[in-house]
Amino acid sequence: MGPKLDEFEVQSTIGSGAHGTVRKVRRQQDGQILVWKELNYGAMSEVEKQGLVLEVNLLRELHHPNIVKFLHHIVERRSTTLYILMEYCPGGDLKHLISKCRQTSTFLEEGFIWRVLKQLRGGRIILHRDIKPANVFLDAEGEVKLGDFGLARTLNSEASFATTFVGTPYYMSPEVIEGQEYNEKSDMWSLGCLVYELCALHPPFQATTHKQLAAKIREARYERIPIQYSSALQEVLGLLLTYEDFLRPTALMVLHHSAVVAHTSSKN
Ligand SMILES: CNC(=O)c1c(C)[nH]c(/C=C2\C(=O)Nc3ccc(Cl)cc32)c1C
Repeated sequence: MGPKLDEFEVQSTIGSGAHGTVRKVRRQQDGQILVWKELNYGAMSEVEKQGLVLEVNLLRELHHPNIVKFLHHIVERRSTTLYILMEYCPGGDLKHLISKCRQTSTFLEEGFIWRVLKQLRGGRIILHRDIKPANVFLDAEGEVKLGDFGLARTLNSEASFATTFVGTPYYMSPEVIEGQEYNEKSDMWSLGCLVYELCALHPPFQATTHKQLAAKIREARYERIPIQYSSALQEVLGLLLTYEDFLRPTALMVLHHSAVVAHTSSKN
């Protein structure tokens, strides 16, 4: 028998976005701190609801040290709300970390950036499709965790169309812009954009309109990362931000790249 809503006490709202609200909650039985993500399925068709059930079942089976742990789900039919209970990551998300660096004019340690690159290296069991700083979290040990898996696909329905395509697609890969199928190498491009932004504190491709952004991504030309970062890091970024998806490295190639091996320890 799964947990009930009244076994939890909401402590605060820690995030809200296109795909629902994230709240920090305390399990009253043992005081454990978790988060739950609230998704309203009221406007979904039966097919979309079945898709959501499949995605939740997939999340339940997804066990990886660098993916936020899915713990339980609770359905509240009265308010047509699905609650997804997941592990709490006290380090917060990389979006807030980057904005804090910008506000204090500080840069992130290169060693931390190599660890993010190694721990995330995309292209895993399933495609994430939405690798961005707001979807990457740090746990109590500073381990990197990818969150918000997959549900984006189900929520790409008309019911939530208006809320799905929010924000500027800074990390969209050239092949996706050209209307080709999203694939593992598209995640590797997004990973390159994320690592670049950790270095430069802004994305590699920026523009004021989607049209101009698409043109810059198609050009695939970007400034070198700040000079205090090594040429080895710049070189790995160059591989990830390669225009042709078939020329980009796979996740495994990144993991075994000599620079990644040299700059990270076997533990992380
Ligand atoms: C400023 N950010 C925060 O305070 C923050 C903290 C401490 N944790 C989070 C978010 C999550 C968190 O702690 N665990 C999560 C699991 C899945 C998802 Cl989609 C989000 C989270 C956030 C946004």
